[in-house]
Amino acid sequence: MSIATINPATGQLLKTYDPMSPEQVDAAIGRADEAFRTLRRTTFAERARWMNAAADLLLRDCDELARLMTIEMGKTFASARAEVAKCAAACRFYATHAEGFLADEPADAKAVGATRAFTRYQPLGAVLAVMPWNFPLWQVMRFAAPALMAGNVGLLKHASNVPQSALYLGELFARAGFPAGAFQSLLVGAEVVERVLADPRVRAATLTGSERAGRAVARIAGQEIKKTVLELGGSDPFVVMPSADIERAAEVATTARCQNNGQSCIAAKRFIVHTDVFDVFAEAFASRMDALTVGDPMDPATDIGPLATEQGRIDIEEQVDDAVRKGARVLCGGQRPDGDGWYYPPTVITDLNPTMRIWSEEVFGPVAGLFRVDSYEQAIELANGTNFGLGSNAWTRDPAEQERFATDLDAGSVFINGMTTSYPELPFGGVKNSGYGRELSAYGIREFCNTKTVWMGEGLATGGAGAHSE
Ligand SMILES: O=CCCC(=O)O
Repeated sequence: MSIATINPATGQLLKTYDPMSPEQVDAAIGRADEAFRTLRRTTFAERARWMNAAADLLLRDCDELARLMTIEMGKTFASARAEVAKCAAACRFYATHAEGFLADEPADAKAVGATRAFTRYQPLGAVLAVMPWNFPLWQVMRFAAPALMAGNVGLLKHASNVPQSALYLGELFARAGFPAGAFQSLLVGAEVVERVLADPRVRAATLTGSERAGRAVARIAGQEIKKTVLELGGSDPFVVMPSADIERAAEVATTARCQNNGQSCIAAKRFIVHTDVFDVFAEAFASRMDALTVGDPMDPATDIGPLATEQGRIDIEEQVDDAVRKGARVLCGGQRPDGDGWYYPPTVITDLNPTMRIWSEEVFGPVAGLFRVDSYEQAIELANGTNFGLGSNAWTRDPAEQERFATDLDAGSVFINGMTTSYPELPFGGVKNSGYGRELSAYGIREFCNTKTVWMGEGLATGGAGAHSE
């Protein structure tokens, strides 16, 4: 795909970019390496000041930036503004907490025959971030804020359909005061990733994206013996049990499936409902989905804008058509509208079986698969019967059942009676083919650190374990 902004609401090509030359990429890696030498010697207080300045800039640029995201990938302007605010909050979170998360951790010195022993977290260097278009700012920020606060530097290979968002991010941190080169955007195609990752000045990689892209990056990184964090797809279950507040569950189900025009890795995608409440939930859910307003993402009255790419709409259309051909029943939606733009209506589809693609594939659009089960055991079997394991959701007012779901759902997160969401305060990531490693919280900032063991014997200088600058 060429590097270009195409407005998904109209299909109109707005701007194209030439990819960077190999020499330009090499120079960018050189600048990153140089910036790392400076940044790793700065104090947490200096980095925190710059990170807070980045948050201020984001909020100052909020409307312009939100408009850019809407034009590049079709999310509603309101949700784009919320994304900017979430990014600013993440910057402030790591500005406040990085030093504590990375403080030296004293160990039992006596037990290991030392006079002093502790763990010290130190930055690794330049990290390549391969990021997707669905949250053009947030996906990048949840890597960049902890990475820079730890003293690492970043090279961003963003999705080819959000180049203007990428360019904004490539300038943000230098504008905020970080050393030039500490965070740069590489406008390149996917074929350049291998060369960047093979460069000895690049120490690790993080990728959010498809399973296919994750496998490719993990393969190269494995060859190069470089650390990776992978956050790949999801087909999150949303289980509704008889004791649940059905109205509330149906309301959250609608938001959970349709957030970001249905294009979120942690969107609820498979709605697994106990037979005792199936009909009442199905009715409440389908009527809410049907009532959503699809249209111009800049219009405040719009709930759902277009899908980000033409291919994205073709993909979900094919998944729905395949299921219908094999006997599935559409409760609402299911047909693309006429006219410009890559719109697809909120759709609920049931009577599914394992021969249908929708049964096992991730559906990256506002299409909900509805499944009927007879028991808790069946619900768990179906919920876990996927290669994915990112988020999960269960609705029940039975405390014993809540505990069981928390243990039995095979996923990186379990949300009971509330919507699966990412928070800077909580670790985020998956199991199985949804990836490995964690972003956010203390776990996220430590992923790209050398967890160094320090053992000291005789001749100990005075002073204990504590804060350090890298
Ligand atoms: O697409 C996955 C990320 C979703 C989120 O962090 O809210």
